Amino acid sequence: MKSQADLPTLAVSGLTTEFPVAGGIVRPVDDVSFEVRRGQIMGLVGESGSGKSMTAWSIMGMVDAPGRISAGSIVFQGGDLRTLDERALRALRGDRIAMIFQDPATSLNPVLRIDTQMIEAITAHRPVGRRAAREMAREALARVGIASPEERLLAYPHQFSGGMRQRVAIAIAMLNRPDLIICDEPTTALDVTIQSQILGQMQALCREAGTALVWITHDLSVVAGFADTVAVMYAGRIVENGTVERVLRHPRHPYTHGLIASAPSRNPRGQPLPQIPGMVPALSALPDGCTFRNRCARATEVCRRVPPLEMLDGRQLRCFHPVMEEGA
Ligand SMILES: Nc1ncnc2c1ncn2[C@@H]1O[C@H](COP(=O)(O)OP(=O)(O)OP(=O)(O)O)[C@@H](O)[C@H]1O
Repeated sequence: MKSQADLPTLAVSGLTTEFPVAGGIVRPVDDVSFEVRRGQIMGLVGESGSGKSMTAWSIMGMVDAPGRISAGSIVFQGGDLRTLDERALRALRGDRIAMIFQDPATSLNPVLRIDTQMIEAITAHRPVGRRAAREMAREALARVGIASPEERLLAYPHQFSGGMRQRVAIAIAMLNRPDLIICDEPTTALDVTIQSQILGQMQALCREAGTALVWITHDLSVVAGFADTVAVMYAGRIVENGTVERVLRHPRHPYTHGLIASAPSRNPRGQPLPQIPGMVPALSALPDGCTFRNRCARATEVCRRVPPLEMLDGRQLRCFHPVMEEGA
């Protein structure tokens, strides 16, 4: 029998989220499965529109109607989040599960001072006095590189720059040493030095506190330097998933291969990737079968069927024609 310690912190299986659109439905998240374990960092990568954010919102139970999760399970520490009511979910969010959004305004209350928000976030979940909570808040701001944290605690969110607000949001997410943090491109607005400082902080938190981290990004260089595993997403589906070492050194999916060859960190967002012809198609205009097939030089008739996510060469892969050349 498996003990609690052997269980992944988060096991997502067959997750599918759909939205009604004129003439049918679209699935921004389509049969997505992955696991993240204690202390592990998973990078979730893909071009803009591939469904990374929607995967995060789905896990957090924050898909707005008329969107809905139509299939799958989201097992957090052994229990399926889909079976919890809104109240139970809310209790987990902000305590054992934290999310850092692309837009820090989503996480911060504009009418409350930073100290009020941080002290509340601490005292709501543990028996700590206000004075001790304030000291923890001050330390948390200092850890994300905010100068004069004592003074900054007295400020309101609008008195910070966008990048500073993002750092405050990250500090708040880390306050209660949660079991799971999902970050949606939180550092793209920050300069490179601050970004690597924050990445280092988050990595240390994961290792020390056993926090599992899902890091959503379009930047493969961040994943390469910082994550343990990487799941590559394309048009709602995970196409390749394994250790950073295997997937980034020896990509087997033609999409991963193209993504690495075109070094997206050097390309502006939303621009076509030089190594991959075309752009991610609109969800309402996806080809049937493998959704990458009309951009893929290796596609054949068989790709009109949906490739299953199967183990190949030590990683999960969804492709009928993997790139197998060594050193590729
Ligand atoms: N309310 C909605 N109705 C229909 N489709 C939607 C809705 N919200 C999002 N989508 C679609 O879901 C897809 C996935 O979007 P998502 O924001 O998850 O992608 P992403 O990979 O996070 O991109 P980015 O890096 O730009 O944030 C997009 O094609 C988007 O148009």
